[in-house]
Amino acid sequence: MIEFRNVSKSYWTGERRKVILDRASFRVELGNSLGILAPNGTGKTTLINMMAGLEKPDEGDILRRSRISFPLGFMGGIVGRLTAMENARYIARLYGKDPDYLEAFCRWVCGLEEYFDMPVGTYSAGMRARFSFSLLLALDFDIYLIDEGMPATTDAAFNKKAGHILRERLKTATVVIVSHQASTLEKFCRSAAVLKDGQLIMFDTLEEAKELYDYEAQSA
Ligand SMILES: Nc1ncnc2c1ncn2[C@@H]1O[C@H](COP(=O)(O)OP(=O)(O)OP(=O)(O)O)[C@@H](O)[C@H]1O
Repeated sequence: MIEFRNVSKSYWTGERRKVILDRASFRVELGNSLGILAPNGTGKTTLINMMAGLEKPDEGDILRRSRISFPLGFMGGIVGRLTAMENARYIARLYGKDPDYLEAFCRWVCGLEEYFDMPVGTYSAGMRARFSFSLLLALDFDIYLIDEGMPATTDAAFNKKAGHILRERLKTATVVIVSHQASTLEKFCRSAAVLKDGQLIMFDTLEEAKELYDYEAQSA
């Protein structure tokens, strides 16, 4: 479970205050995968980073009572001068996992072949995305956090393999996805929310959330 209690977050742009959340309260329950719809630049990444504990709220409390993933695509903690093999084994130790298992799993999922034994700092954006996704899948979480703005990979074979593993995982785990378009959420989420005027407005179905989101887009 993730609970936001009266959480406020804003940034000073130099000219005005950009409000992301304004005393917002909501919960993400285990077993209820949630899609959050918000236009570009309104705070999707900030929201997912706060759920992950990477960013602090200005005010209010964020309670985390489950194993919550880092956001998909997050590369913090991965050391560029180390190989994927070395990074995978190091991260296994941080999470109390068997390094042999983590290395073998990531090696198989990301399919980087000999590049797996080269420094991650030399990888292309797509290769880094594959490695980061494989790490996320190798670790067990109750709630997976996905930001549509993550670095994506266009490798079809990888996307098929990783997508299949993620769907299997989500039979027992929960996902939170932030996106600016409903079609991204349809595959994984039933309930949805819209980020609007500093509040997260929750709906039981994606259809209902889409209605408000589309209405707002038309009247904008
Ligand atoms: N550290 C920061 N300092 C100042 N402003 C910031 C900071 N981080 C984000 N912002 C601003 O807050 C707003 C929301 O940023 P955020 O990246 O969370 O939005 P987003 O919805 O994920 O955007 P996109 O869809 O373009 O990825 C933007 O206007 C951004 O410029």
